[in-house]
Amino acid sequence: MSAIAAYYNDKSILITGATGFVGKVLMEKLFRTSPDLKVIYILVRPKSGQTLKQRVFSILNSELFSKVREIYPNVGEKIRAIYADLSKDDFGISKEDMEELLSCTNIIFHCAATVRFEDPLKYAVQLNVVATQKLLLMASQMPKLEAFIHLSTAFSNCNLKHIDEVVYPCPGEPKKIINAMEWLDDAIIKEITPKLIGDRPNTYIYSKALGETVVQEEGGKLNIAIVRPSIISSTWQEPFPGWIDNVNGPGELIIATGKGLLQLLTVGPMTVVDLIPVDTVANLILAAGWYTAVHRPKTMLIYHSTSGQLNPCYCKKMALQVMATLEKTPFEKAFRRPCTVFTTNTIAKQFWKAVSHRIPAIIYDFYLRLTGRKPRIVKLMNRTLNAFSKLEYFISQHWEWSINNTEMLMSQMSPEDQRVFNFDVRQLNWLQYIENYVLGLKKHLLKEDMAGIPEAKQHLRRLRNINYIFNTVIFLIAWRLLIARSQMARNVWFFICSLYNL
Ligand SMILES: CCCCCCCCCCCCCCCCCCCCCCCC(=O)SCCNC(=O)CCNC(=O)[C@H](O)C(C)(C)COP(=O)(O)OP(=O)(O)OC[C@H]1O[C@@H](n2cnc3c(N)ncnc32)[C@H](O)[C@@H]1OP(=O)(O)O
Ligand SMILES: NC(=O)C1=CN([C@@H]2O[C@H](COP(=O)(O)OP(=O)(O)OC[C@H]3O[C@@H](n4cnc5c(N)ncnc54)[C@H](OP(=O)(O)O)[C@@H]3O)[C@@H](O)[C@H]2O)C=CC1
Repeated sequence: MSAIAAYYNDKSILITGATGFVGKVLMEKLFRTSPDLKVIYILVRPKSGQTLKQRVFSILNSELFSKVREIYPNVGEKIRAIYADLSKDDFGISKEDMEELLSCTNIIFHCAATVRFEDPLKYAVQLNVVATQKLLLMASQMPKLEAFIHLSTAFSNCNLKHIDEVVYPCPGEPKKIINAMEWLDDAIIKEITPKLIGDRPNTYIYSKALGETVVQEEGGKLNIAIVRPSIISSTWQEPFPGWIDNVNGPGELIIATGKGLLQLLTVGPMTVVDLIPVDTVANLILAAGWYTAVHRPKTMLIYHSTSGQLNPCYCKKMALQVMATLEKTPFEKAFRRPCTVFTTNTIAKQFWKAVSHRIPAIIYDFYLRLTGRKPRIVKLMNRTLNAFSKLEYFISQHWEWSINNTEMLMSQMSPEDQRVFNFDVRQLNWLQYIENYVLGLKKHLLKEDMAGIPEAKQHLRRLRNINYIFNTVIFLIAWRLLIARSQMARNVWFFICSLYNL
């Protein structure tokens, strides 16, 4: 049997961010591989009108948990959802719940965070730094705690080109920053944010870097490890290929491409996009939890969960595979036919943004207005281009992450553990993976039925014909204007006509 799976049996595990992308996959894997675990405590807040119970119910009844439900129909009995809002003092956890957590927890997986790039700094610090600090304090009062695994991001030090498995100094001491966020006025914080974050691209990355410093400085005698994933994407293998339920990261760009909103990719041919499948991240987190608890390394280890060093995914190759998959299985109700221009030239980029993005959106909204419908494409286009400009940073540069600890961890695992908790990305076939990723976005996120593919293809054919007609009309108008104004154009026209005896 797998030693890692056996380790988690009979354990009480606390997960923050269990309702998020990574948290759900982590929980699913734990239930599938260690069905005899004692309990999983999850810190949840009510959201979108759903109570805690309803949120847990919808997760357990989702497709992601279909395998778990088969082997373990009463899985709900092993989840203890505890009300907690990590942005509040004491997280708002009741006294009884806190006592139970403190006395029973064996392992903590801290996945919760705000992952929006440009949240106000005060909120990003509150959630990604202060909440981490409070959780560490809670952890220090847990007599049975064996390991604390903190989820950070491989980009927390993206101001460097080569990133080692260490916590780097961050501009601003966390304590001072936390203090300043408490008493400074929101308007002043907004003004000084660019100065504070320095050469990090946004408040998210900066707050995650500060969070790491807090973990290092305030972890005390706890057994801690930090896992730093790069760009987390859909599942590779488990529980099935292509599962994804959010638009973060590349998902949004792929959807925008499939819907014909985005027709531009500003990358060089050899740019590497450091994707890492979410099930691989979950496996590494669980393996790190086991190693930290059982082997108790003397220093806090940092594990990079990245792909670029071992099996790089080239952006252009990926984009072509996205297009090939969209050709076979198009998304429904596209605004335009999917197509992409690759350019790294700034002027060309602006030109294509105007000509093949903004102008068609304005024309389409005009048409919607004329036909008595609500215009919406310009708004959608602006949102897409805005998101694209924020994500572009992460595909326009190259980073190298050391993976010594990750490789060491793999070498410490038995062949059975390496199979069950596989995070060896060398085995990953990117073309197959990207195809599943696109299909997963269509199925699980857009909720589009495969039966709708013929209609979607028909729709794209109509768009192609409209495009031909539109281009022909524009060409004829331009040509007519040219002939009216230029003798040379008239001569060329007569010459062509004489060739064809017109
Ligand atoms: C042949 C060629 C083929 C071409 C094919 C091309 C295919 C594409 C291939 C692409 C390959 C390259 C992919 C590379 C992608 C790089 C990804 C980089 C990811 C970096 C990872 C860094 C490490 C991390 O830890 S990140 C953690 C993950 N976090 C995120 O990804 C967050 C990203 N999103 C945001 O921060 C924000 O949403 C932002 C900045 C994009 C926009 O913020 P803003 O405040 O302006 O708007 P919002 O209030 O957030 O939203 C307004 C509106 O939009 C809805 N919405 C929110 N988020 C998204 C989203 N991600 N996508 C779509 N829509 C979104 C939101 O609900 C709001 O809707 P309303 O209706 O207005 O309420
Ligand atoms: N996605 C990615 O590409 C990457 C993510 N990471 C890191 O991985 C971790 C998980 O990210 P991911 O799963 O993608 O993020 P999600 O946004 O999907 O999940 C975030 C989780 O945090 C919870 N949370 C946020 N605010 C609060 C709050 N105030 N109180 C209680 N819970 C809260 C959310 O709960 P709720 O459902 O209630 O909102 C949700 O469960 C993060 O630490 C992130 O920094 C690192 C690298 C890349």
